[in-house]
Amino acid sequence: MSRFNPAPAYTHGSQPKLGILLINLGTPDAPTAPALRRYLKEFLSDPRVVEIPKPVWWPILHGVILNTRPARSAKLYRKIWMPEGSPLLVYSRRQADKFRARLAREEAMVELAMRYGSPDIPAALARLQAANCTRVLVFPLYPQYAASTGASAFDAISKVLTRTRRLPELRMIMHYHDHPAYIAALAASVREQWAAHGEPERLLMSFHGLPRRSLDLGDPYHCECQKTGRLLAEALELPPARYAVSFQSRFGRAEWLQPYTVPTLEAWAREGVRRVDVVCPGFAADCLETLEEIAIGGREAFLAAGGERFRYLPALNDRDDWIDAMLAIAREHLGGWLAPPLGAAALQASRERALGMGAER
Ligand SMILES: C=CC1=C(C)c2cc3[nH]c(cc4nc(cc5[nH]c(cc1n2)c(C)c5CCC(=O)O)C(CCC(=O)O)=C4C)c(C)c3C=C
Ligand SMILES: [Fe+2]
Ligand SMILES: [Fe+2]
Repeated sequence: MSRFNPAPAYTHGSQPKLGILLINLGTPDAPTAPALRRYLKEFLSDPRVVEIPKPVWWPILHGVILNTRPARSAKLYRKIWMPEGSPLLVYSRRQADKFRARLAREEAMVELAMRYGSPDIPAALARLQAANCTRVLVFPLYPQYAASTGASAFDAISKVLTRTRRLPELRMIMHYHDHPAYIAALAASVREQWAAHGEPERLLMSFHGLPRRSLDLGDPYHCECQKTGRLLAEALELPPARYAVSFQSRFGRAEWLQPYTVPTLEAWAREGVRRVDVVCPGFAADCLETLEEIAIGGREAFLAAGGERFRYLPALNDRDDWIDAMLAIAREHLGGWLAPPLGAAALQASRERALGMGAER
């Protein structure tokens, strides 16, 4: 038996198509300890996420973490779970649906996959292949590149392709932390909140953290977060004294990127800052890390330290200007790919005309 998947039946006949694969991190299937255990096991076994040698990490993961963290994390997920499911998946689906609808005329097929959990990457790639997507653009929903996110998505795709006979043409977006349309959507989302509720004294821009070591080893993530922060501040005409960039979601005991978000909020409250807003520009969709850690935990910490008004500003989620930005970002990577034969509808119609079949559509 061959170790390669057979070339699918589409090889003869159907139109070649463009596929766009949106990828986000992934989330548990349910806010329960067993579901969290499955999710965390997959997530924390990824060598791109935890870069500790397996003989050292495995006993810690299987002996301690997977026996304690699932129940604790499940409790946190229960605080933010939506009737339709995990916020990360709910918002990512809405994004994908709107993005797909906007691309309908381009005849592109859009699939959503999660790096961990479901819907998974192998199944999404199989659906694209079965639909004869001979060209695939991979679009991770991480504006700032980190090895633990972007490169990990790439690893998961390559793993599937090592078993595939007929490879698609492949392109992958790695970062868009400074894309004008992304920055403009972020700025508009903040300005809308300010128009409705008033401006805070300070704005904290909180990004997911990484181990500090990743910066020393050359991961561009820290610098990309700083640049997003500066561009957003410029777009909002905020002077440096009125904003800061910070890092949240520390995991484990090692030093992570600093300054940390919650201690920054506490320090500001102690300094006498009464009103803060927090925005999380690195999260394209709201999730545990924004809704629980910041909107709930950040608020409690700031108020307990003497602050008076705390606002968490929602992620871009399925805002129309963000969907427009996604389209602009995707299109920049589609150079030459939107021309025929990928203008498939036009081509099919002309074929049908030529064959005297009449186009009913
Ligand atoms: C936005 C980019 C992200 C980076 C970079 C990132 C790195 C990273 N994360 C962990 C550990 C955990 N992260 C967890 C949740 C989580 N992380 C991101 C995004 C990034 N992570 C998101 C969007 C989420 C939320 C998922 C959801 O279901 O809503 C978790 C799980 C939750 C928990 O048990 O606390 C862990 C664990 C590491 C170690 C890391 C880089 C080294
Ligand atoms: Fe994370
Ligand atoms: Fe967290």
